[in-house]
Amino acid sequence: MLKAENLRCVYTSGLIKTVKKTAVCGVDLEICPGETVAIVGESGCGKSTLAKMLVQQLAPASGDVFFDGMKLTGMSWKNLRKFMGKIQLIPQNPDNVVDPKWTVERSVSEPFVICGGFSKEEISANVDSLFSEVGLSAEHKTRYPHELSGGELQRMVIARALALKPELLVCDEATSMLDVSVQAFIVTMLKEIQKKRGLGLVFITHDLEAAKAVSDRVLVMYAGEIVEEGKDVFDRPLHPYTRALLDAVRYASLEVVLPEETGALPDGFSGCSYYRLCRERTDTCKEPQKLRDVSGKLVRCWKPK
Ligand SMILES: Nc1ncnc2c1ncn2[C@@H]1O[C@H](COP(=O)(O)OP(=O)(O)OP(=O)(O)O)[C@@H](O)[C@H]1O
Repeated sequence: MLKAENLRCVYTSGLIKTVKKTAVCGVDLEICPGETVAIVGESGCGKSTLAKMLVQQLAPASGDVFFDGMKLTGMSWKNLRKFMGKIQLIPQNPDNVVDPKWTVERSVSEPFVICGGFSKEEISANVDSLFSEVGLSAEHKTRYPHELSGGELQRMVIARALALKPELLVCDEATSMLDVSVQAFIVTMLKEIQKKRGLGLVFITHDLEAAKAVSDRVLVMYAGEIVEEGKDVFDRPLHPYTRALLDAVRYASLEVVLPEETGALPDGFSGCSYYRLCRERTDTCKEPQKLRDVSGKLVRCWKPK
């Protein structure tokens, strides 16, 4: 359904002295209909940047995104609009997608209005149906975003995202701002909606337990690259970074290793992105590492354990 090839994003910041930051580097990805793919990795590794490129909110520096075989990257806005209802982003912060001056009903109606071709009665019936799907009641309709709880607000965002019958939802830390019980409720609700509608789901999270519980496949990102990908990544981690990430959660043991302690990387270093922090590094790790198939999993390490 959704396919990304060799995606790369480079941010440029600074006015006088510009600084370039490669946030995502050479990511290949494929999501099948009805599949849930979790993307995990530490803060700043490029998960949100990847999500934005998948939903066409951000143009990649290079690489392409395809939906049902159609290349979305480089497509004119007029043509792209036809696909935009099919891929929806649920962001971490609902405030980024809701207008504080609009009632909940108006916000959820908006996609139908923009899309056009719906009568007032049809929009009203569709909104009612979406409200019941996400567990909001009629009393929420006339409220404003600030009159909703965090969980209700996120349900409103999900209702809006479901309006135009998407085939893929990209959830970028969609529950991380909520308390634990509400997180569980929203995740369960998303899984039920996914099952009912046959949606593909990209689930970006810091919560490894949630990733394991909901996903069919997990992608581990580090420094803009996918370093490991597979079905049983958490039970049988092969990449040193995946093991460090799991240990950090299990034993709260993420060691703080200062870059100066590990030695600076030589200019133009093109070896393993985890080289500086990896306790198992050897000289071979200074060479570029490709994703390799190791007993059904993909690992970006020449000596996976
Ligand atoms: N607009 C921007 N301009 C410059 N650099 C950016 C910009 N947006 C993100 N970055 C940088 O790109 C890198 C990846 O950021 P991104 O938000 O994708 O990470 P993330 O894995 O989603 O992090 P988190 O889990 O904390 O949300 C970070 O180093 C970040 O500082």
